[in-house]
Amino acid sequence: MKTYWPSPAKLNLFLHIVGRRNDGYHDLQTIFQLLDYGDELTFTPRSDQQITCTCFSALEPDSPSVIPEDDNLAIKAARLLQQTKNKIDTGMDIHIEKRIPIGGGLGGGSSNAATTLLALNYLWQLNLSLDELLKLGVTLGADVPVFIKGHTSWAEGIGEKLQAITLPEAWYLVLIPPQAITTAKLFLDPRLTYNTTAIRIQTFLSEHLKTGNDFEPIVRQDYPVIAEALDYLNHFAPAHLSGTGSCIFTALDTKIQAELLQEKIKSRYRSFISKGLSISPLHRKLDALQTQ
Ligand SMILES: C[C@](O)(CO)[C@H](O)COP(=O)(O)OP(=O)(O)OC[C@H]1O[C@@H](n2ccc(N)nc2=O)[C@H](O)[C@@H]1O
Ligand SMILES: Nc1ncnc2c1ncn2[C@@H]1O[C@H](COP(=O)(O)OP(=O)(O)OP(=O)(O)O)[C@@H](O)[C@H]1O
Repeated sequence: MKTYWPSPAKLNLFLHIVGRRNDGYHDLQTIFQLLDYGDELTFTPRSDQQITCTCFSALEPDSPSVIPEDDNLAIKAARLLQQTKNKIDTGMDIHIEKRIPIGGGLGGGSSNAATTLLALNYLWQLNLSLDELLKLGVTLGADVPVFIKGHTSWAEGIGEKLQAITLPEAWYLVLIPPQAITTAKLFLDPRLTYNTTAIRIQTFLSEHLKTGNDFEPIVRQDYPVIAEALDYLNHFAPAHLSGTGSCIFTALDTKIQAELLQEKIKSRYRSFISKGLSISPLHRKLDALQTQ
C-alpha cells in the first residue's frame, strides 16, 4: 500500500561558525526553526528487494528528475537501512514531490533523508531506536539529526547537539532568489571566519533575530542577485539568510502581515509563507500511527 509522509523545511534563525574541526567540519551555533512547508514523500512497497527513487519539483516542472537517482539522499538513507538490517526483503519505490528549493539553505535533502529513515523504520518494522537513527542520519548530513528529532531546536556541534526549544508564534515570508548555492563550497571559502564568540541560548532569545548569519557577507559578495534580494526585503522588514543561502526570510507576527508583504514583493520574487512549528509534522504522523 502507498503511504504519504511529510518532509518539512527548516530555517536557520541565526548561524554562527564558532570553530573548525580536524575532520574538516565546522562547529556552529544555530536555531533550527521547523516550518509547516515542505516536500511530500510517497513510499510504495515492491515485490522484489529493489529501491527506486523519483523526484518531481513543481519549481522546475520541465526537469523530470532534478536530482540523479543515485545521488538522492532519500535513496542513500534507504540503502543505509537495508545494509544495517539485512533481514529486509521488501524493496520500495520512493517518490518525492519537491516544494523545498534545492540549494536554498532550507535543508530539503536532509529532511528527505530523515523522513526516509523514520518512515522505513516504521514500514519495515525495524524498531531502530531514535539514537540508532540519529547515528545513521548524521552520516548523511549535518542537518539530518534535527529532522529526525523533529523539534525546533537550539543546535551546536556540527548541528547534531540539539536542545528542543519553543519560540513565540511566528509566520515567515521566505523569498526564493533565482540562484542555488552549494553548501560545501561556502564552508571551504577562505573568507569564512570561524571564531565567532559562542553565545548562550538566553542571549539569542532576548535579542531575538538581531544576531546574524556568518555566511551573509560572503554570499553578498559572490552572489549579487542575493545581495539585491536581501536589500530589497530589508526595505520592508529585517531580512535574514537561511543556512548558506540562497533563501532569505523575514519573521512576522501574523499570517495577514506575511500575506501583505508577499503581495508587495510578488512582482519581483517567488516566495512562500509558512508558520513556524515546534514539532515536525512527520513526528505528528508517527505519533498518530503509533497510537492507532
Ligand atoms: C549550513 C547548514 O545548513 C546549517 O544548518 C548546515 O550546516 C549544512 O548541513 P548539510 O547540508 O546537511 O551539510 P553536509 O551535507 O553534512 O555537509 C556539506 C559540507 O558542508 C561542510 N560542513 C557542513 C556542516 C558543518 N557543521 N560544517 C561543515 O564544514 C562540510 O565541508 C561538508 O562537506
Ligand atoms: N532529496 C534531495 N533533495 C534536495 N537535494 C538533494 C536531495 N538529495 C540530494 N540532494 C543534493 O543535495 C544538495 C543540496 O541539498 P539541499 O537542498 O538540502 O541543500 P540546502 O537547501 O542548501 O540545505 P542545507 O541547509 O542542508 O545546506 C544538492 O546538490 C542536491 O543535488
